[in-house]
Amino acid sequence: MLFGLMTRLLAGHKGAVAAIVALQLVQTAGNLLLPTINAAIIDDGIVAGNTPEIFRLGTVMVLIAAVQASAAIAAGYFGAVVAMKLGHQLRGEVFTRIQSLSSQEMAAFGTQSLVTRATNDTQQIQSFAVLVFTMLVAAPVMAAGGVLLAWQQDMVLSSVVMVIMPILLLIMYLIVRRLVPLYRQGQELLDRTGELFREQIIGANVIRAFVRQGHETRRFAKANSSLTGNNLQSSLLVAGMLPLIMIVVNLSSVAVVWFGGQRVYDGGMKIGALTAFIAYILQILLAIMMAMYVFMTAPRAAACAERLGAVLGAKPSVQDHKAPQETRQGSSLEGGCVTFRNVGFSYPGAENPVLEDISFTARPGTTVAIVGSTGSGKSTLLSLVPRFLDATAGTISIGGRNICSMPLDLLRRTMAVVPQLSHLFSGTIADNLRVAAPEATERQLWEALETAQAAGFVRALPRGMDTEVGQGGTNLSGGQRQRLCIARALLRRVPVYLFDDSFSALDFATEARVRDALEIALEGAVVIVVAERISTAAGASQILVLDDGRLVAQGTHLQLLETSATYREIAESQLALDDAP
Ligand SMILES: Nc1ncnc2c1ncn2[C@@H]1O[C@H](COP(=O)(O)OP(=O)(O)OP(=O)(O)O)[C@@H](O)[C@H]1O
Repeated sequence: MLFGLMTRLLAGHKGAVAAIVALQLVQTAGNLLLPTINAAIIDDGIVAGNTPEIFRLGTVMVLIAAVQASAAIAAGYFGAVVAMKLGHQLRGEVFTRIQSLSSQEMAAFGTQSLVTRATNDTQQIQSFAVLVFTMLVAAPVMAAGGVLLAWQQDMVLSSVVMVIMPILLLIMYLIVRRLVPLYRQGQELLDRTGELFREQIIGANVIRAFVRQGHETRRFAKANSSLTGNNLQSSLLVAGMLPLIMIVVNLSSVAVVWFGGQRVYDGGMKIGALTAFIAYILQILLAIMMAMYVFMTAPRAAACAERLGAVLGAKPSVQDHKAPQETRQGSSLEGGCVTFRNVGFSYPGAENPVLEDISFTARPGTTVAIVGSTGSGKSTLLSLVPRFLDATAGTISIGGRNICSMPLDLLRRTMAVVPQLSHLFSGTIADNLRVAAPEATERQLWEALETAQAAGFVRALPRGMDTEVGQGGTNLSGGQRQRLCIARALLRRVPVYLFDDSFSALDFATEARVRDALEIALEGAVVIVVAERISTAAGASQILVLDDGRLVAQGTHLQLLETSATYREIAESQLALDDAP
């Protein structure tokens, strides 16, 4: 997975990668040449008493060192640039994929896991790329070149290399094998800890209200300890590796000096060759350590690549039927009806459908209200219209056209949605309103606010429309947030408006004023409203009564009071509540 991901991401940077490889080869060749020249200075210059040769070879060494240093700096620079671009591209791809997922797939991954994958996991891949560019070509070339040149200096002494290489490779294999599952588990534990943080920050007041701080602290401590334990295990493995390698390196240096000294003493080897040999042994060991470092980091990057692969490979359940030439023709559906024909919906893996056999037509210039008990499927029904979810049975059409055959852009441009949870973004009130219509003038913004009965409180704010809204709109009341969301939707002049229980935080008088204003503002459009209160639904041209996912009755308020026991029950329970002292 990691290899596949890296090769795919690097496909667009072939030139830069080739330059990095070439520069690393130059750098490594310089490293390998220097000990041989150094040996020649000792044997042919110092031992032979030839001063001009010392100057000549010394100059060559300085030149090689300068080229080698320049190549190393350039390779490091290009490596960092390509790795950063790779991280940038990967984050962009993950972001785009997450945008295309429906709420079902997002729920399956979990919000926090998606955040960790898009940030921490991509960062791990980016860091791994830096390492690869710095070491992956240099290490094998240095090791292979070192072995060859050491062999060339003294064949007998090279047997030391043959003994230490397999030992080092075995140590590397044993450590990496243990690290892979530890790193994978580590990323999952990081998700879990992040999720707990998120829950406890968002639900801080609930935790305080129910005096659950002790319980939550223990819950967090448990997750924190698991993460620490996991990180400690992997860190200990990595930390333990270095002394192990140093033992092998020091023992092999001692063996080389011991046996090499004997060979120099016996006249089988020159003193310069022995110094070169020691330098090559150290280079071989350095190369192996570099490779080990890459292989130790690889398991974590592999675990991250697997997690990113799962996101990038996730098939959005809502597929877009792209037809670019159509995407700007949102108004072509103006005046069309929204029609449900035998529509059903089931969540994947659920035993029973949430909606079954729903048929109705919402005509332009009319309001359709959907009522029903909690969990009867009202929000699910509404989310089928903009295709936040796709119906699993039947068809939905707008203006006679099946919504599944329309490009999503075109479909969603035909409607404005006020969601059940009033979501606002960080930025000013004006910024939030312009989410719906970026080109809207100040006058249009105030008109929308007036209709949503929000102009009064916005005007009363010290900075008016330029007031900063905290993320999620936390510095506003529930009713204020809800009215801003209504105003936002009104800024779009579209044929279809969907309100998902969008008046629940308003008092009766404000709701009545909003409804009256909407009636004028949305004249001629199809309006579908999920209503918890009978008062919200009573004025609608058509009321749909849902019970356990089935459409059990439809008609006007007066008709339903006569014909539908379910509707009467809901109406009577609310009237009883309203009359209660
Ligand atoms: N992601 C999901 N996976 C599985 N089941 C779900 C999911 N979301 C909702 N449901 C189920 O679908 C049913 C209908 O939910 P829905 O939110 O449409 O009801 P509702 O009538 O709008 O309720 P309310 O009035 O409380 O908002 C519920 O029984 C709920 O448990």
